[in-house]
Amino acid sequence: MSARLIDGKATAARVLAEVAGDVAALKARGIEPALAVVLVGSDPASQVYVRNKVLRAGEVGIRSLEYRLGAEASAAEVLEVVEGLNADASVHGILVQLPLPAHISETQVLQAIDPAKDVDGFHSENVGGLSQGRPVLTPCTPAGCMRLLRDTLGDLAGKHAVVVGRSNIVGKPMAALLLAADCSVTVLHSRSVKPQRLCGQADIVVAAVGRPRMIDADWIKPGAVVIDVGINRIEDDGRSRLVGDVDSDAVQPVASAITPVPGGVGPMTIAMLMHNTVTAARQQHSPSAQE
Ligand SMILES: Nc1nc2c(c(=O)[nH]1)N[C@@H](CN(C=O)c1ccc(C(=O)N[C@@H](CCC(=O)O)C(=O)O)cc1)CN2
Repeated sequence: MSARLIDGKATAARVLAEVAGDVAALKARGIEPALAVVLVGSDPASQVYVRNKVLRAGEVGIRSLEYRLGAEASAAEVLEVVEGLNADASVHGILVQLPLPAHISETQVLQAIDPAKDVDGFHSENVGGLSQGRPVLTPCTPAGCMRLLRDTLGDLAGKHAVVVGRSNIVGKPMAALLLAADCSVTVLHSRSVKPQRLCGQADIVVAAVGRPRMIDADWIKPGAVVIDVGINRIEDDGRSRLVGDVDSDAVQPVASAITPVPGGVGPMTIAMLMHNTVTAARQQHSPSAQE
C-alpha cells in the first residue's frame, strides 16, 4: 500500500472559491466583509503568515486592515487597538497573530476580542460553545483538518480518532470537532503512557505536537488516515526545509492517506480564516444578531 497524498492546496482553492461566491453575495446586499489583522513584533514566520492572510483576503474580495506594532509594544497598546476594532462596525473579523511577545499575555489579548468578531475562535465564549456543540466561530487549523478528513473519508461517525498534542490552537479544538462528528476520540500528550500503542488503534491520526518526524510507521494502523499539522523547519544536508510531526516517508507505505508538509493542512488554515470572516460578517448583519 502507498498512501494517497491529501492535496490541501487544491482543497483550500475550492474553499476560497466558495468564499469568493459568498463575499459577492454579501456585497450584493451592501455588506463588504472586512478582516483586521494585528501583528506585534517581527517574527519572520508570523510576517509571512500575515502577508498571506492579507493576500488571500484580497483575492476573495474581503477588505483587510493591517495593524503592525513593534516588539516592545505594551499590552495596553495592543488592547487599545483591539478595543478600537471591536467598536468599528465596518470590521467583521479580528485576528491577533500568535505568538505574541513574551511580555504580553495572549489570554488577556484574546479575551479582549469581541467573540462575534473572533475569527480565530480562541475566545473562551467560542471555545465553550465548541465544546457544547454550538455553531460558533471555530479555530481555523482544526476546521481545515475536518474538511480534509470529510473529503477523504465522508462520514466520520464511529471512527476512532487519536489526536497527538493538546494545544489550545489545535489539539483541544480538534478533539472537540471530532467528538461533534461522532468519532471516539483519544488525546495523547507528553505524559501519556504507551502512546504508540494507543495511536496504533486509530482509524484517524491527527499529529500536532511540534516535534519533527516524531511519529513513524510503528505508530500507525495499516490503512489509517493521517493528518500532519506539524510545520517544523530543520537543517537537512546543509539545507533548511520544512517537515511535519510525522515521518512521512516511513508512514506512507502503511497509511491509506496522508497530508504532505508543506501543502497539506497549512493552506487550509488561511482558507478557513476567510470562511470564518464571511460567517462573522453574515451573522453580524443577520436580524437576530442585532436584537
Ligand atoms: N492568530 C493565529 N496565530 C497563529 C495561527 C492561527 O491560526 N491563528 N496558526 C499558526 C500560523 N498560521 C497562521 O496564522 C499558519 C501556519 C502555516 C500556514 C501555511 O500555509 N503553511 C505552509 C508552509 C508555509 C511555509 O513555507 O512556511 C504549508 O504548510 O504548506 C499558514 C498559516 C500559528 N499562529
